[in-house]
Amino acid sequence: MPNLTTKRHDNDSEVDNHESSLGASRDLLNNENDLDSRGDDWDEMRGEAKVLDDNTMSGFLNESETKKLPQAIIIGVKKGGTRALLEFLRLHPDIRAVGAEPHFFDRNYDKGLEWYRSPLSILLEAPHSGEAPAQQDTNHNAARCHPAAETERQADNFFLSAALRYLLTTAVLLRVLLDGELMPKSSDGQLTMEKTPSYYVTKEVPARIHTMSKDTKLIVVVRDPVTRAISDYTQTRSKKPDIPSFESLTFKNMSAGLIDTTWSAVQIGMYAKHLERWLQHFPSEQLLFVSGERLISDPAGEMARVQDFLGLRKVVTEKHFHFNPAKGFPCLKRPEWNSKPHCLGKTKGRTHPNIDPEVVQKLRDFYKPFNRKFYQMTGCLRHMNQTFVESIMQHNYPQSKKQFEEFDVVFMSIGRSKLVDFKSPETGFEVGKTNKDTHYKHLLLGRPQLPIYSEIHRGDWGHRPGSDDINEPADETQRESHPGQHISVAELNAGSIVRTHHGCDPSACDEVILTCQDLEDGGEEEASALDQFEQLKHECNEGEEAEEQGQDHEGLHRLDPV
Ligand SMILES: Nc1ncnc2c1ncn2[C@@H]1O[C@H](COP(=O)(O)OS(=O)(=O)O)[C@@H](OP(=O)(O)O)[C@H]1O
Repeated sequence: MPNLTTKRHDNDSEVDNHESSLGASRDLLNNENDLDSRGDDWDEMRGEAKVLDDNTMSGFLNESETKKLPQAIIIGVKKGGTRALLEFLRLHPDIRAVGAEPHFFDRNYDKGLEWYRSPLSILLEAPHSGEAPAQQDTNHNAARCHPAAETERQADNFFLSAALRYLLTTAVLLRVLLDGELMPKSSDGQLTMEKTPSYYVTKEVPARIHTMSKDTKLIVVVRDPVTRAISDYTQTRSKKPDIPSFESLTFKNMSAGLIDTTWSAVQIGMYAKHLERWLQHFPSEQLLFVSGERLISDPAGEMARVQDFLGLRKVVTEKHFHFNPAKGFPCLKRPEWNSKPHCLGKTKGRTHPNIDPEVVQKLRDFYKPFNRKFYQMTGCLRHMNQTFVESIMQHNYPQSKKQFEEFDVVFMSIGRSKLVDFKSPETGFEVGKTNKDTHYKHLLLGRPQLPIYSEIHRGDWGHRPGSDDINEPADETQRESHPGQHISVAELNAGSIVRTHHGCDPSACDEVILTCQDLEDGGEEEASALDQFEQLKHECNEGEEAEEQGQDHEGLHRLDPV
């Protein structure tokens, strides 16, 4: 049920976390704004109305619901498209999401989980005892609660005390509402969610979320890191027009071409580095990577993946999206309301400045190994050349070394094949053959330094553990109990990472990340998920001037080296 507020909530990551992001950060240019996080509503294009926020107010309307800690969190990345994703998700009846960015795990952790779940309950309980509420040992809460308790103890006049308490309660209630620090109420079948993009790069956060619940589902919206960095910079510049140029901030030493990896705009895009920390605490299955590009080009497709990951019915579909050419982005429809589409506000989809192409190229080169590592870790092949992907899907493999060299990633599917014709890493490329054509399905090998992705089917031929003969088939029992055995074969031979959707013996393949779908089971979906990075439509939308709407932000932090 829509509420009747015109509340502005979160200014999505307009402010970086300059304390906790990857250790203490140093401000480059006096980032005075750490107030954070009020942000976009879905503005109607002509700005005459706001989309109303069901989630926050409904927390006060339905007594049968309870406040829960989030079971799923959008943890990043800043400027990836996190607001769009959250707003898309909020269309789902089984999702209750905090509109604002709570920044609990990076900035407010010392306030305790109960504050995170329900700051209001703490407030209402505290004054009676005159003690600080459980886990409320911070200055922040002391400032909120102790004066009230003090006042109550000292007041002779009951009414004065009650009035003060009422006023304080109301003030904090308002504050909580405005800050958006309130977990929405949800019923049993509903998922509680929040998004705070700085979590992804804040080193303490994975362990903290794990402590809250090891089952938390984590969603990361990733975007081409160069575009992301420019977006980050654009946001900062919209508030501080006098900041140095993107080009000069990018380099530690411009003439030497040395990229400054302590600049947060650069560092956040080193996705693999940050991911390593998350994988120390969570299995990869609990992380979903959403493509920021596809969230724009195919929001319904990306939402299908997200709903699937969250175990939700596919409620949010094509009919909820309408591409707005003026905005350059998909906007949101509520078909059941027959409403006009609503778009994100003006802080989303700013016009990016033109950046020296040489600098852009240097950054692209800089990110290449990080991207590659990231793809290896996630098993997501979005940067693959689409033609190549299609050719794989049709089993028309590249036939020459030259063709292979054009690709960053080689897909290898062992299927019923064996790796019998692998040549030495130096000789490079061979389209695999097998000594038993009947078993040959498809096999590609690439340069050993390339990540090689593989679909490996339990029950196929593979390496018998302990044997050097890769042609020796594993027997049924071994196949079942050692599903990772094929992986070690591939690694042995190609020195590469492979992936599988099946289980995996961690001792045999500790580098293997199990995330993606089976090509054969979900061929089409997988193929469409393998898009090359797309140029964002809005970047071509030259006519639009970025407008600053008085929102806080920064983005010029220097972060500790990773
Ligand atoms: N539907 C829709 N409408 C508007 N904008 C969209 C949409 N989908 C994705 N995006 C992209 O989201 C980018 C902002 O990312 P975030 O929401 O993660 O930013 S923030 O970190 O919360 O500040 C924002 O980046 P910029 O274009 O650089 O402003 C958009 O490109």
